[in-house]
Amino acid sequence: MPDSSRQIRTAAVIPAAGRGVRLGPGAPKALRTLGGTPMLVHAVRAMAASRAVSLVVVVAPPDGAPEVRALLDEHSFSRAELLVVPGGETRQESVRRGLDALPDGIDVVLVHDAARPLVPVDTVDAVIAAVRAGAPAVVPALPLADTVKQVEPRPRGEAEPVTGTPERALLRAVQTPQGFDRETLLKAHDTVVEGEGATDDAGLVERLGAPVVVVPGHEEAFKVTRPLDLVLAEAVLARRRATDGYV
Ligand SMILES: Nc1ccn([C@@H]2O[C@H](COP(=O)(O)OP(=O)(O)OP(=O)(O)O)[C@@H](O)[C@H]2O)c(=O)n1
Ligand SMILES: C[C@](O)(CO)[C@H](O)COP(=O)(O)O
Repeated sequence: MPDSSRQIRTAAVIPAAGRGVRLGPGAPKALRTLGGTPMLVHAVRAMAASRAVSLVVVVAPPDGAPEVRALLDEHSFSRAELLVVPGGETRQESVRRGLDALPDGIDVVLVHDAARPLVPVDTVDAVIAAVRAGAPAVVPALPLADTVKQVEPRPRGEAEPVTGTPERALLRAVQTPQGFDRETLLKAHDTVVEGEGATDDAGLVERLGAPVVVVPGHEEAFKVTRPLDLVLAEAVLARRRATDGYV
């Protein structure tokens, strides 16, 4: 019989090993600053802000783990314990390395992009609550504002023929943190081969045939991908600092 008195423990894995090519030249994206503080520090704070998160595993650029550890040691993150491990060539590989570092006793795993530094704690908690309620995989997502076209890809600069218009009401733009029952996520990473087109962890779980559910995301959980995203992130942060006492 399962021991219902046992505490469910939640860890967050933060892949932060990407270069940030689309953001332009500079330091690895996670280490670039937002309001004077590295994006990664904001992302770790966002996870540690949830009372449910007891461990944060940061996946650093492959040759930068000691520097990232030193950087994080300069900041405080409430109660959460911190681990830093080196990442890999792809996001999937980096997440895998984070999962490998999880200790026994963790039942729920969040995977959160360092590139989404401003996700509100309510969104984090909603994802955790849905996993704890029994969903093996949970993604926060928003309806789309733009109409989406499917095209036949052509080389850059050439007009691309439209092959369809998916029904927008059925589409969602997916964010992080994505939350998982630990065993389900490990099985997905063990089973799905890199390069099979999954651009997020929930996509790996879908390939297992396991159910994935969506909960409401948040506009401020957007990903800093291109230079304009950084302008928006600075504005959101400045507003929070002025109104909420955010650091
Ligand atoms: N080898 C990689 C590639 C990406 N990531 C992480 O995955 C998250 C989402 O990726 P994305 O925004 O695409 O970041 P980059 O890969 O850095 O961006 P780009 O594709 O523009 O280089 C980021 O926090 C990034 O650091 C990672 O840990 N390891
Ligand atoms: C995981 C993700 O942020 C969900 O939207 C996204 O799929 C990452 O994609 P990227 O191409 O690595 O930015």
